[in-house]
Amino acid sequence: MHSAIPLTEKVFWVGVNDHETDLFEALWPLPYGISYNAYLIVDDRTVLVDAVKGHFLDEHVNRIREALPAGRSIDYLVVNHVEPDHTGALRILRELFPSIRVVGNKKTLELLAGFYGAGGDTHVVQDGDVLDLGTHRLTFHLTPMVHWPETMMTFEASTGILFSGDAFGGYGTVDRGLFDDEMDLAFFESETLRYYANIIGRYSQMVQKAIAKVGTLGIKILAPTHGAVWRTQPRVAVDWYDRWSRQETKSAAVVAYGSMYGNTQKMAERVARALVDAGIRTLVHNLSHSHASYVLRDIWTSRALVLASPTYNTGLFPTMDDLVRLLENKLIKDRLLGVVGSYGWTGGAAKALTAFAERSKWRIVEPVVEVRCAAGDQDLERCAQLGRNLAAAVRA
Ligand SMILES: Cc1cc2nc3c(=O)[nH]c(=O)nc-3n(C[C@H](O)[C@H](O)[C@H](O)COP(=O)(O)O)c2cc1C
Repeated sequence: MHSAIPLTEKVFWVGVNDHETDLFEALWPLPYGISYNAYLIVDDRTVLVDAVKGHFLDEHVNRIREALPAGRSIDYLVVNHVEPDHTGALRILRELFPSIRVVGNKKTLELLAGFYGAGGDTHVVQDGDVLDLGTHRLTFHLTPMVHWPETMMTFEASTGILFSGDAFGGYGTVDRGLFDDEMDLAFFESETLRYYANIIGRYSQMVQKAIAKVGTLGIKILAPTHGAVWRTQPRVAVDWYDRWSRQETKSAAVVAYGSMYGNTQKMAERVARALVDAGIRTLVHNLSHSHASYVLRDIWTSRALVLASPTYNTGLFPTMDDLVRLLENKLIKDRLLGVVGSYGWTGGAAKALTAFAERSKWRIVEPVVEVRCAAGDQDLERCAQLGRNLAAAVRA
């Protein structure tokens, strides 16, 4: 039940699986749970690399105790990322293992003092610093804003393990298999992309910098703080993150709509049908049913997006308003946008969507279709034309 899992003879996974939290960061659904990965290196000095959320301390400590040789304690805790899902256990860990010295950069230690109070032994590292443990040798690589200012990665030279923090991580517990060769990778790619789009995507430029920095280290095992440990094909995870952080898109479309009484829905469906007829893989989301987490995932890799909204109290329908804010917040770039709006008297939705496209420097594909009350045949034909034009633009 509480088994530590060996990555190598002397390096163990001592993380936990969280099937209890419904919403990660109190925002993003976790239907398949999430893992908080932590690792124990046993050498002349013992090192815990990252910890777990406070609620799971018992399970975490049981695994640590199982992997620690008799009579040994933890000498160092390397904190690659301060976010509380990896440090919530810190205060009690310090009490249980009083010999712990917390290893982090200047910003790490400032944030830890802010969240958990000052105190305890610390060891400050700078970019490129080395910590010798005996056989194992840790090098610290600062990778700021992947995804907080203090984030860093730790490379162990003798095993080629990169402890990468949140980078290369994904949703989904690892009781379905910890290693990439034990997993259903199609399922895991989808949940990793959703994690990327929800959590890391805003920092894509910094991900590119981090990949340039650690990509040449000769990674043999990729050990992030969430999701699979990549021991067979670490390159696959790096390639995923590389493509997603370059915002590489496929010839695909997402149609996202809000609709109270079905009028906007009918128009959105007509655009979607025309896209499909033109051979474009198209995913449709009713924003009253699909959580934005999944909509963002699908938009992240699609070249075209259709946003369809009724006018609601002079502006966008609230779920569409939320989505548009998220798209801006996540700094999603360079998409083709189709705009569909409906209204009863003075309108406003189509104008708000057009303004969003201008702010984001996205290209609007004509026609913008805005209809009063129910769409007639001519209106629906314009929706179909929008779908065909988008398909042509996707292919161009
Ligand atoms: C709560 C509510 C608020 C609305 N506010 C506006 C408005 O401010 N301006 C406007 O032109 N139409 C407004 N409408 C009318 C809708 O935009 C119009 O009925 C639209 O066709 C609804 O699309 P749907 O059937 O897809 O929900 C409102 C409708 C509702 C129910």
